[in-house]
Amino acid sequence: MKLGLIGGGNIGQFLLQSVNGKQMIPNTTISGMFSRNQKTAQRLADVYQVINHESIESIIQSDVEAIVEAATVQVVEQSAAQILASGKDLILSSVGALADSHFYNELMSICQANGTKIHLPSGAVGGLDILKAAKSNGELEAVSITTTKPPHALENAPKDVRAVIFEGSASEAIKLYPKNINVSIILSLAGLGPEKTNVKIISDPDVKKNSHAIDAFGAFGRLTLTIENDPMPSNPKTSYLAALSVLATLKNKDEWIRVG
Ligand SMILES: NC(=O)C1=CN([C@@H]2O[C@H](COP(=O)(O)OP(=O)(O)OC[C@H]3O[C@@H](n4cnc5c(N)ncnc54)[C@H](O)[C@@H]3O)[C@@H](O)[C@H]2O)C=CC1
Ligand SMILES: O=C([O-])CC(=O)C(=O)O
Repeated sequence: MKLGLIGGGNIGQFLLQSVNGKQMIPNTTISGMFSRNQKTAQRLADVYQVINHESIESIIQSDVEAIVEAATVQVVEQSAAQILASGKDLILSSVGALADSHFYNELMSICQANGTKIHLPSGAVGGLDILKAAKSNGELEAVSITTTKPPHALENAPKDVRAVIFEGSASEAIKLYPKNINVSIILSLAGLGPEKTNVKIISDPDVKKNSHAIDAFGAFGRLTLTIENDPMPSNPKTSYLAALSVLATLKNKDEWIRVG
């Protein structure tokens, strides 16, 4: 399968290295890419033998079957509809774009009309299987996430003191921190939705890892899950697990036997 890639940052470079460099997915290559910084994109395209496109429209017109987004929430807002309408599936890293229910429903209608699919990797968290099962008959009651990161991995965080920099709904959190709290939206989509998922973001100068503590309860019982993620060396905002989860989604995209 030929894939297109949008974004040549952390996750994008990890995918180029894994899929093209190490050939980790049989019969699959990233054959075209587009990124905002054309100089970096051309360098990556040369290293990994990928066509460097000068626009998203140009990738859409190419022969790739699916497009992996590893850019920004804004890129998803601007281009997802066009990609899906062109008959290509979409794998999203910036899942925060789907917090807006109107946009979510619009994309779903486009998928239905064109036979296309959106794949949402679990990103830097887990437990989505539990939330989905717990809400399957409407008996999931509450979901919350507390994210703790070092100040340099957050926007506008105090440098020297531990501080709660946000407390509120996932829907508000992603508007204020679109590069930091996509995890709250994937949890929302698996569970109770962005308005009813509670988020706390803590900036802590004494931590080195990005941790996410998830708490949920309902008729099933109680879920408490804490993950301590190693950050990506080139972008501390992003956890390594987020990149791994996109790779796993690509590996499992058309699996015959599905786990979870
Ligand atoms: N779902 C999850 O759990 C997680 C999601 N993310 C999200 O995944 C996305 C990618 O993350 P990283 O690779 O770490 O980010 P990054 O900042 O390292 O790379 C982003 C890339 O997108 C490119 N870009 C920016 N604007 C663009 C535009 N308008 N058109 C084309 N390319 C553009 C940049 O030049 C850069 O190459 C981000 O939105 C991030 O917030 C990150 C971590 C966890
Ligand atoms: O990578 C992480 O730990 C979480 C993150 O940045 C996001 O959800 O946007």
